[in-house]
Amino acid sequence: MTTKSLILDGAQVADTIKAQLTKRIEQLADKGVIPCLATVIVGDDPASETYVRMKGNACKRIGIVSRRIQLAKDTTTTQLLDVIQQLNNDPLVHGILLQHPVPSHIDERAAFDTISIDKDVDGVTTLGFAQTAFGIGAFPSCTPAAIVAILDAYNISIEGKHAVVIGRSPILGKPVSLMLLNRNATVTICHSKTQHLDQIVKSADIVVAAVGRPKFVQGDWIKPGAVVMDAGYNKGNIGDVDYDACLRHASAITPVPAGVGPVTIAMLLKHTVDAAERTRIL
Ligand SMILES: NC(=O)C1=CN([C@@H]2O[C@H](COP(=O)(O)OP(=O)(O)OC[C@H]3O[C@@H](n4cnc5c(N)ncnc54)[C@H](OP(=O)(O)O)[C@@H]3O)[C@@H](O)[C@H]2O)C=CC1
Ligand SMILES: Nc1nc(=O)c2c([nH]1)NC[C@@H]1CN(c3ccc(C(=O)N[C@@H](CCC(=O)O)C(=O)O)cc3)C=[N+]21
Repeated sequence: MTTKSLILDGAQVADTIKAQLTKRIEQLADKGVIPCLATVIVGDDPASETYVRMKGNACKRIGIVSRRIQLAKDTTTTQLLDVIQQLNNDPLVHGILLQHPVPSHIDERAAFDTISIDKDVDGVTTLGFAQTAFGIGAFPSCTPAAIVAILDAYNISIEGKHAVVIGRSPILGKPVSLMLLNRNATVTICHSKTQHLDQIVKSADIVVAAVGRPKFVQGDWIKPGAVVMDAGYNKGNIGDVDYDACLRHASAITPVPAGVGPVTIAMLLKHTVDAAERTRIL
């Protein structure tokens, strides 16, 4: 069956979010505050380099200061925690993003949890995650927030829908599942031990692919009319969804590139501006 499907334009959603930030950044400037995002990157993984550069450029274009802290790949957990603590104590820094993944000898959870909750613009701390789970406070992780923002931008209703999330990572699969649950979806979370994945996905009204495997989600897994959100970002700019095949069944789908990715960055900028507005005592 072939249905005409809507391409969810993440670049456009990102532009709308960023346009709304420009005014707020000007108002902060009038008060002498320039929002500042510190990005910490450990090691020299070329993919991480690219993401961090894209984030830095996006900040610059909109008037957010981006401070990049590059640490050697043999940095110890203690050294990393010290760097994060210094950023916590720096009043000029409003948001801290520790680029995932860090080298395996580092205790990533300890590093994430050192980030002050007020500066946790990527929802990576245990407390930030718990707040996301409860649907209160703080900043949810940027990619989950982006997925929900795209659905909202296109008025795609979440309530009562069966959302199937493939992936349960701490900054993507798990938080997006909880956010969809908080929006009254019925949520099924799948992972590498899930059986009959194709059949479960076939029952989804909304599919979120967060697997980290190129073209993993097959066209014939998609129920006609389902909405497909592809969070994947694999080498060569390839999503976790077999786009051409899924396009034939879905009512709406995010492409890669120009789908979830640009909105993730827009959410990061938004959270940084939110944090800058909150920390200022007027
Ligand atoms: N656009 C953006 O802003 C972002 C994109 N990404 C992209 O999203 C994708 C996922 O990232 P991330 O969550 O960090 O990845 P992780 O590798 O941390 O998690 C992958 C998840 O997929 C599950 N999985 C792996 N293989 C299978 C399988 N065969 N069947 C079912 N489930 C499976 C794993 O299950 P298990 O838990 O059992 O191991 C795990 O829960 C990647 O492509 C990444 O590049 C990530 C962050 C931001
Ligand atoms: N703590 C943490 N938070 C993250 O959010 C995080 C992370 N670690 N580690 C790595 C992944 C990856 N990620 C992307 C963000 C934007 C694009 C993006 O903008 N992509 C463009 C492509 C731009 C291009 O390559 O030309 C697009 O999809 O159109 C992609 C990937 C965030 N991540």
